[in-house]
Parts: sequence; C-alpha cells; structure tokens
Amino acid sequence: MTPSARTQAAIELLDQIIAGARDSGAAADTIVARYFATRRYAGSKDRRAVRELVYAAIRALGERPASGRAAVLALAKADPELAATFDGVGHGPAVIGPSETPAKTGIAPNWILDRLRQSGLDDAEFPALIDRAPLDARINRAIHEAIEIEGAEPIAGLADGLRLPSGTQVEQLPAYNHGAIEVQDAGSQFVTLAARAQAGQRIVDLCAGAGGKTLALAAAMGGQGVVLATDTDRARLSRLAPRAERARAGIIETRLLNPGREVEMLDDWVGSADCVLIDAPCSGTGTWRRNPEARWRLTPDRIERLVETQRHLLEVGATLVKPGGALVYIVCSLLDEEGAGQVATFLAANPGWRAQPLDLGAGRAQGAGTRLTPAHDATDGFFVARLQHA
Ligand SMILES: C[S@@+](CC[C@H](N)C(=O)[O-])C[C@H]1O[C@@H](n2cnc3c(N)ncnc32)[C@H](O)[C@@H]1O
Repeated sequence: MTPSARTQAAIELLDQIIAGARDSGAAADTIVARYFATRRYAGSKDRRAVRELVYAAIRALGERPASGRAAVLALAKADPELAATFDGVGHGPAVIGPSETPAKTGIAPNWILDRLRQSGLDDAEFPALIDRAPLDARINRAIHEAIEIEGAEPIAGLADGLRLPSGTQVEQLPAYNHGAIEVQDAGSQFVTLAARAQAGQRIVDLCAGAGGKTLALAAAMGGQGVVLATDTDRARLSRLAPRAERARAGIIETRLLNPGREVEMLDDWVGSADCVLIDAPCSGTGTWRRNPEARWRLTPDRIERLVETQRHLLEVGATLVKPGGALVYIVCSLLDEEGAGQVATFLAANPGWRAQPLDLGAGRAQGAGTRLTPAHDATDGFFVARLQHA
C-alpha cells in the first residue's frame, strides 16, 4: 500500500469506529480485524501502520469526531508528512481543502472531565488517563516453573506482578503456554488483594467475565476451597474454562446467570460465602489507556443505567455473604457515582455492614474505599472497597 492508501484506510476504519461508538456497535479492535480480513493485499507492515494511525487518532480526540477524515486531519495538522498523504492520487484521500475543519483534540468530553473533577481527580492527572498502558502479568504460583522473560521487571507492591517490555509477544512465551503467567494489569492484581482470599474459603466472583480476577483468587487459595465464577454473558464466561485448565486452577466452578434472577439462581449460596467479589460493569473511565475509544461511547444515560446495575449487584452480592464475611466492590471507573458514592449509598441503606480499611500497597483513600489512578499508581484506574457483614 502507498502511504496515501494507508491514510485512506485509516479514514475508512475511523468512520466505522465512529459509527460503532455512536450506535453501540462493534469495538474498534473487532472493526480493525474485520477490515483486514477482507483485504488480503495489505501486508503486515501496512496493517501495523494503519492500526497505529487509527489508534493515534482515537487517543488524540477526546470527543467522538464527525468523521474519520476530520479525525486524521487533526493529526495531520501537526504532522507535515501525514498531511502530504492527502494527495488525491490513486487510493489516497482528497487534497485538504482550505475550509476543512480538523476534529478537536482533547482528553475526553468536557462533561466527563467535569464529573472526574467533582470526583476529586486533579487536572494534572488527566493526561495519564490516555497514556499507553504497560504490559503486566501475574505469576501463577500453582505452576512451579522458573520464569525467564527478557526485560521483565517486578512490580513494586505485588509479589506476583511482572511488567513486561512493551511489544512482548506473550502468546509465544513458554511461561504463558504452560500457565505460569497470566496477562493482568497491575491495578487488577492490587484490587483483587482486597478479597484476602485464603485456602479453604468459598468465594463468589459475581461478575467474573472471562475470569481474570477469578484466576487470581484461585491462585491465592492454593488450590483449596471453591471459587464460583458467575456472569450473565455466556461468551465471556465460556472463555474461563480453558484459561482455568491452563492455569491448573481446579477449584473454579462456573454458573451462567439470568439478569434479574441472580439470587434465585444462586439460592444454594445465600448467606454462605466467605467473600463475594463484585467487579461490576462500569463506565471504564479508568481504562482509557487500553480502550481509548470508550470515551466516545459514554453518555450520561449510559452512566445512569450502569449505576443502577451496580446498585442491584451490590444487593445481590450482599445476600450471598455469610455473617462475618465480606463483600469486595470493584469498578474500573474513577467517577464517585460508580465508586465511593455507590458504596456510601449501600452503607447508608445497610446498617449491618461496615467498610474495612484496606492496605493494598497502592492507591489512595477515596470515601470508604481506595482509588488507584494511572498517574499516581502507574496502573489502570480502579475504585475498590471491602465491606464486612456483621
Ligand atoms: C468489569 S467486567 C468483569 C471483568 C472480570 N471480572 C475480569 O477480571 O476480567 C463486568 C462483568 O459483569 C457482567 N455482568 C453484567 N451484569 C451482570 C449481572 N447482572 N450479573 C452478573 N454479571 C453481570 C458483564 O457481563 C461483565 O462480564
């Protein structure tokens, strides 16, 4: 592909990504993969270059732009080489017109930045929200294997955390194929420590997804006890079984739930769990580093619906905890309405519960819990609280 054709490909992809974000359609990664699946003429260098241009545009633009062309023009303003690819030749994009307006660069839509400020996040922390994320892994102690990965560094505060050099092809590492390491952001590892999982316990991971935190819980339990991983998304939950097998985590059970019927479907666990971990669906304002296009999908309505789901999940989780047990509430959001505010509402309505102090080795106090941020902790952003049942 010529440089101009690459630019045109990025513009077309961004048009699809913009539509996907506006209409709750496919994620950017899926759109990019589909695009190249039908364009076999694009070699690996072309794909990499187009992908980089697409993601550079997504990162640079806080608001969903009007078009792919406006998005790439925003980058071209500061990049003469890119601007020169708007040459109108062959498959290249048309020459830049004198009155064309590039999209506005920024970190996120103003209404979200305002809510982040109201949640106590300093403006100085904003740029780190869209930095490139490091590649982190968790060592799985269930597999007794010496791990040698060139350039890997320990992560302060995490006995099992490893920061891998960027660009590491994890799937090609023997340690990964043997289940000795799992890819997991340091923030995810820190917040899972709030469960204080121990051998012999019965733990529910209520929103397990594909089981990133489930596997960390099972590893901390040394193969003794039970972790029940539940979710309402069949496709996500089905990805857990092969991961658990690879990690030799034999204490994990899975159960698919119907939304709205969770307690009924978990009646054999009511009042009996040592700990229920709720890694609730959220706005993802803490994970823009990995998923920058999520800023283009958020609306106040969507956040309101998420807050309602989180409130419901806290109620469900609370019914499963045994007296003296704990509820661990996690969101990868930095908005108080999903984090500290949500927990404050729960505590006000449930006098039999109290927040327990956390010492995770990362984060700062936020309301009754702890908040990790990319700027302060070099992790994805998270809120976590540990609530103890009387
Ligand atoms: C933040 S993700 C979980 C990520 C996962 N714990 C991990 O560490 O990889 C939130 C999950 O909540 C699930 N979810 C949404 N509503 C739910 C409900 N009512 N009951 C259980 N899970 C639900 C979603 O399908 C999604 O997989």
